Amino acid sequence: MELIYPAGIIILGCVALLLFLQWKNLSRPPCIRGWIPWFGAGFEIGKAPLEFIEKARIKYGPIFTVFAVGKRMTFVTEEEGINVFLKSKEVNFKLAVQSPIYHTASIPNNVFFTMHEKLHTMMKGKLGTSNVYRLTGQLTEELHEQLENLGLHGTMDLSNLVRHLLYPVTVNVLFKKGLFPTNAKKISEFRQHFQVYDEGFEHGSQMPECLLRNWSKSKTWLLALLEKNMPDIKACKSAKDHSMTVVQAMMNIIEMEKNEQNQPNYGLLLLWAALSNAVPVTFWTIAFVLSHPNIYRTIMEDISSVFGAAGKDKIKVSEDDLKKLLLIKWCVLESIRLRAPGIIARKVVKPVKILLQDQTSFGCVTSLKHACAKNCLSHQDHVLEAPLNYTVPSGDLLVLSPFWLHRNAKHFPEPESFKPERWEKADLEKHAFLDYFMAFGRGRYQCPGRWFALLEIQICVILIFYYYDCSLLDPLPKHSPLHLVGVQQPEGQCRIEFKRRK
Ligand code: HEM
Repeated sequence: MELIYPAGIIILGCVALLLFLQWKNLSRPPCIRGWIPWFGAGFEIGKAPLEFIEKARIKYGPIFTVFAVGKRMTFVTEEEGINVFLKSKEVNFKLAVQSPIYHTASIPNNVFFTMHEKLHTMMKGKLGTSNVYRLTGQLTEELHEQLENLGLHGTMDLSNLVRHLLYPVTVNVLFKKGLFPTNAKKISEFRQHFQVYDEGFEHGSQMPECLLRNWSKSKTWLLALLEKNMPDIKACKSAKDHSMTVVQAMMNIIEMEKNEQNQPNYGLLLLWAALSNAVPVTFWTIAFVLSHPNIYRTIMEDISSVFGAAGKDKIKVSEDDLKKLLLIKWCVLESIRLRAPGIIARKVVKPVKILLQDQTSFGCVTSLKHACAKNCLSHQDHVLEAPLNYTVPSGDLLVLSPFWLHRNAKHFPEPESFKPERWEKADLEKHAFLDYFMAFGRGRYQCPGRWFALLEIQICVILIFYYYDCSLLDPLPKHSPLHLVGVQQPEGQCRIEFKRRK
């Protein structure tokens, strides 16, 4: 009898503990964890990450957790979760990006945390809407220089054509005029190393460098190049008004904080941020326009009405001209919408509750309907039977996919179609995008380079179409399914033929 009594208490205690753990787990979003310890769903997600996310949403509902390579990522896909992502004080941008930044640019955590606010504020100011248009003249000049090298007639892979133009233009405008090499061998070396670094960035942000030999070599090469050129970058201020480029201002701040040894690392980070998205977006804009002959025709009419007969003169593009060429801006934004980054992330620092109201629908809004657990055959929505009240634990990464959000027909009707006219509803005069457009992130830490990117891409597209009669020699490629970080890359090549207009 004396033995049975304490044993009963222990059993009751265990049951209570089990019930508590089960209750705790019930309030957590469903979790996909695979069967390999630590690696979790790493293999499944690695094969085609974008598709994996959408299939999981259809199967598990609007909030779900994926456990992979030792990390828990909780995806939010509907308003309630998105609001928490954008507004909650319990989710943190810096804690989410600090580890990828350490892996890709070797910036120590303490340096990153001291420098981040100051550098972000400086960039927001220098590249914000009231200052960025000062760069219009220089961007046009630099693009002219690169276009002159193209000759009268040619055929090229469109991605390579865009790289040929934007690598030197971006480096010379953001870092220092004349910094980009002009010698063919050095250009080819730079392009090769930057491409390896860019293509491996996603893996590099998560895996130990020793497992990525080629990527590590290219990273070291780029860091050495930036280190060698640092005195030159810092010395040269604009002869005209002693103004500093963004990178010069950045290096000044880093020096004031006595972190000079990390200047090349920040140079590398900015180089990647400035090129990795702008190059594919320019590719997609040109490719989408050329595969929509009506849009191409209207754009050419607009260009002629602003600058006169296309191809005749060396033109200067002004802020006023850009306002008149609204369709080109819409095409750039529509291309960004369709090829938006796979994910953006925040770290949960205190558990956050997400309440999904009943009757919230989640459905097969995409071409992945075959993945639906309820075997639905149409694009009808499913309806949740009861309200869902989830708690996302601290330590999780809260993840939002701009790519899939932009494919939700509730927010973007006919989401898969290239429809630049949908941007008519955006108040671009007031620098506002469409609701639920998240390609640049949103909130306090959205992309500080977004106005520069839009300006550079618009001018690039205007000048290419003004000087050259263009056509695609290959069908519009699909986007690669492999990218979660940054905008989507084309799969395979797509050649363009260009003839100088007379
Ligand atoms: C179409 C082109 C671009 C796209 C789609 C894009 C997108 C993004 C996104 C999604 C983020 C993260 C925002 C978040 O998590 O909320 C970001 C951050 C950032 N972007 Fe961009 N970006 C583009 C071009 C540029 C350019 C041209 C520059 C530089 C001139 C730039 C500099 C940065 C920097 C420095 C950050 C990090 C901000 C921070 O740490 O506070 N981006 N960008």
